Amino acid sequence: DPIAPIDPGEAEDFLRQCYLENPRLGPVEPRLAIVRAQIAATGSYVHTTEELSYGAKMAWRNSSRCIGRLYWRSLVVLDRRRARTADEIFSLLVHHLQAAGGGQEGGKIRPVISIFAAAQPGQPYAKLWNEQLVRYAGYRRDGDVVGDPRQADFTAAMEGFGWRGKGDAFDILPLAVEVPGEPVRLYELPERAVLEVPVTHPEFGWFAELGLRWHAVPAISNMRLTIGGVNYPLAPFNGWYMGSEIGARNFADADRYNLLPTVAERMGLDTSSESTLWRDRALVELNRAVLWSFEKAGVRISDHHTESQRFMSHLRNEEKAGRQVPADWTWIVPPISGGITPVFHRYYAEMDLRPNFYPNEHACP
Ligand code: HEM
Ligand SMILES: N=C(Nc1cccc(CNC[C@@H]2CCCN2)c1)c1cccs1
Repeated sequence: DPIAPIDPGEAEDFLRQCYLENPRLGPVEPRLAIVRAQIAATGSYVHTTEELSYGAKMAWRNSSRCIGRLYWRSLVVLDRRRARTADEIFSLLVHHLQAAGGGQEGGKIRPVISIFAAAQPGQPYAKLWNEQLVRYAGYRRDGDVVGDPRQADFTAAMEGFGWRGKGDAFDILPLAVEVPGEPVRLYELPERAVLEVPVTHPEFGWFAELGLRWHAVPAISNMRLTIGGVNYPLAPFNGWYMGSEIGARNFADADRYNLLPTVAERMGLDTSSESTLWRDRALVELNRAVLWSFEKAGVRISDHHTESQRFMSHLRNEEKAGRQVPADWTWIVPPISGGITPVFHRYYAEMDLRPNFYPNEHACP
């Protein structure tokens, strides 16, 4: 857990590997001596800018559930370890979304991580209660939910703090920033920082009447980055979406926007029997709509075939580099058309390598 003292063995393993992969950093021994002394004196140590940057890239490379790892070297690392106040943290999160290409003129999305202060052993640390920087509210209204059911509890908590949304299906939730010794602060994201795409269909004119939209930048804010025994509990990271995440999960899951029956109905499909495969036909059209709409809006997105092929290239690259790729088949295989992607037809080494990302211990209320 992030408030345990640093494990010197974990620090040494990381530093040896980091300096081995980056000869330009010079010999590791002198650095190891300094770090051992720092840990002995203070119970922790401070990463150099290069160690922080490369450690974050290694954490992405070690993320066994991630299909998008081919470009792990291109991660843009924003060192935000000096930020202390809730206002500073909020404005840097807004800057993150703009740097990621999520601003209004955006669309060219790039992978960015913002790394805030490390957790000091035994000390409380700043945290964000949101699971992603951009999420839609879920309003419980006598039995039903308007918006994202997955956010219903969080939305109720925000309303408990006095937040009021418009009550629509795509209201963007506030950021809830908690710094030690202070009550949680809620912040509305400025529109300039949140790029959204209206979802329509290349052939079905009626699709626009569903009033669907989705935000451009997926930015995970509830995972802890650990590098060489040092924990960074606030280290939001973004990439671009793989279309199936929106089309086959966020819009399709029965406990999310649950749109398959609606789309099938509007398509005039026979929903009286499973064997008409009406779910599958509606699912494909929903996913075509997402990909087509993002591409039409000039917002970077990738389909599950392309991402699968890229992951196969990543496997080849890592093989050449003499490294095994940790991978979790149940997350790597896309939620639509698994068997017609190459990632389906093989086994993977399941390993828990460090540096890495882990779910934050603090379960947000
Ligand atoms: C650049 C484009 C990227 C794409 C297309 C991509 C794609 C994905 C997808 C589809 C998932 C599964 C998500 C789900 O099913 O809910 C995933 C998981 C994950 N990705 Fe990536 N990713 C990208 C970049 C990144 C970056 C930049 C990082 C971190 C620096 C990252 C770290 C992770 C982690 C830690 C998980 C597992 C999350 C969990 O266990 O809950 N990915 N990725
Ligand atoms: N494309 C992305 N998708 C992604 C990556 C990691 C985690 C998540 C969210 N996973 C949790 C959801 C909610 C239930 C099942 N999946 C999405 C990225 C997000 C951040 C960088 S890439």
